[in-house]
Amino acid sequence: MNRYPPCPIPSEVFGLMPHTDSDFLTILHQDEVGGLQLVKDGKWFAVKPNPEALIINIGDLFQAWSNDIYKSVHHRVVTNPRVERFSTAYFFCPSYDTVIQSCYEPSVYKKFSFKEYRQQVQEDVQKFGHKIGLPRFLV
Ligand SMILES: O=C(O)CCC(=O)C(=O)O
Ligand SMILES: [Fe+2]
Repeated sequence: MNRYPPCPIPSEVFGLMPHTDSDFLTILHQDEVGGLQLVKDGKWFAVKPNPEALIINIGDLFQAWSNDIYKSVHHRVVTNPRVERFSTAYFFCPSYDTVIQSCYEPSVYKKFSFKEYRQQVQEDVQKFGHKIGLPRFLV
């Protein structure tokens, strides 16, 4: 569960920085406050909050597995100046030794295990301060 406390300077502070999820699929529930945004055609759009609905996000592994047919969506959370917000995310991941490989040719990405992917993400975050993600595994 994610808790986003009210923030007096919402234009300067993100609840969650722009990112893609390093999993296969994410099932997300947000409360009625709102704040989740995603990129479409290079622009940020707010996802209308609906506590009755679940949001399904495609993750990096789904993108690699589908050979870029499906895209891992860039998303972020903006803060609210007055109201606290909660969301719940379930990250659907394979086991660490699962090899991610597309059945399409030519393949956009080298095959990699989920463990290798997570280790690379962690290493890049430590080295560069941010995730590089799938571009690391381009053929
Ligand atoms: O709080 C949200 O709506 C998004 C959470 C999220 O993107 C994440 O936990 O990866
Ligand atoms: Fe996320």
